[in-house]
Amino acid sequence: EDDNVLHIGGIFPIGGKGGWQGGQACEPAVRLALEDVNKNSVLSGYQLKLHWNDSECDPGLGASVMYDLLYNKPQKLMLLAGCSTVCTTVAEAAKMWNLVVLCYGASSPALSDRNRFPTLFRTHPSATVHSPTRITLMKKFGWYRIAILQQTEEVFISTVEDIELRCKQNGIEIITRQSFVSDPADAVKNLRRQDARIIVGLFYVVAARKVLCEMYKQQLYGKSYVWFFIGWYEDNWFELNLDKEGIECTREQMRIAAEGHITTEALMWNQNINQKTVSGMTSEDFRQRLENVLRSEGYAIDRHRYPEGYQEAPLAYDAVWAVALAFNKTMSILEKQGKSITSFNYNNKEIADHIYSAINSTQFLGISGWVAFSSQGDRIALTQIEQVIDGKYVKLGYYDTQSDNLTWFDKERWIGGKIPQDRTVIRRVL
Ligand SMILES: CC1(C)CO[C@@H](CC(=O)O)CN1
Repeated sequence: EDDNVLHIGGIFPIGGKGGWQGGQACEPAVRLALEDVNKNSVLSGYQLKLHWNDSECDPGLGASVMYDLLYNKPQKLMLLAGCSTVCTTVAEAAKMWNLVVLCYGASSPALSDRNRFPTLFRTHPSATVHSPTRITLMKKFGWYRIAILQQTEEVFISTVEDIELRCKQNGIEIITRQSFVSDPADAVKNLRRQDARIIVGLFYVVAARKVLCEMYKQQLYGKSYVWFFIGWYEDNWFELNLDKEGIECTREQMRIAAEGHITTEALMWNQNINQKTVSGMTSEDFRQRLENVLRSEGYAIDRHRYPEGYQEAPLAYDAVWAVALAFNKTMSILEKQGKSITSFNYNNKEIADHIYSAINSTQFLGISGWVAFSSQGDRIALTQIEQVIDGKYVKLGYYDTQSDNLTWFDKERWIGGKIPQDRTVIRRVL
């Protein structure tokens, strides 16, 4: 067995239909990172080698890929994984092999649980990273009476629980919480009945198109309403697939309903595009290299045919750097004790603990921005706020949860020319 190689396992969602096939761009990004880490000999004399397979974002298949990786030589030192469902399964089992699991594509808030997932870290922020941003905006514009409309999916259910907790802490009243499985008509009707004006919407993009058309039909849009949508849908999502998905509104009606809505999303690409990161590349350098690799694999990038996971590719690239920097730290600590990381085995909790604490304290400037982990292994990330103005997304600002700092560009526009109110205001005629 070649003894100057450190082996890691990888589980990527490539094929299949359900969930997120983000491995399509994230596996190539990991390949670039391995190239860079080994070229820069970050592991001083050792090479990092990846053994991986496709989970199709299916937890069962992900589990069998994990067992194949663990029951076949060479022994792996940690696991990379994507998709919330696969990370849940892999991270819950991995502790039995004393393996750290680093998830580059898992947004579920349920994963922030050190009891269930004692060795899990993620470079992908939890969906709860939007919550403090939404609360900050509500307080900025004086909205203390809000409503929630959500799809009944696990990730949105746990996100709503986080929003409820933070609203309570900030004196913001949630007047109603409506949910739907696939048809939002009744839920939207209930919003109107409760005179909801400020609404946080949590659903996947297909459901979002149904909600938007329902908003148009029931006239829950325009100058008296503010909708918060999730910001990681594709840019012109509200004009796409209308026939294919049986949306009964025209593009023009969808555009009218969408005008003015606000989105929040976690930043996954370092915004300072001239800033050199730990690899020596800027995020634009990385974009060029990744797009070249994707072109060579047949994606028509120049015709905007991107693979899934393109947005999250920096998270996968940075995950490999986090592993390499943590292994480097672990190796120097072990050497001082006359030990070697290569003597790690699945029963060796001592070395596993060294790897865990090394990752836990790893911080660096990556392609996705500053990489650091919370005590629950969550990615600490900035969020970006946008608003649809004249049918196009305009950047309104950024929010840093850690420092509670809102960078605001004063670009927001209100259809009625003034900030919408969170309730009907009865003017007392004296
Ligand atoms: C922003 C998004 C699309 C959220 O889901 C992640 C996948 C998952 O959580 O399973 C990938 N990134």
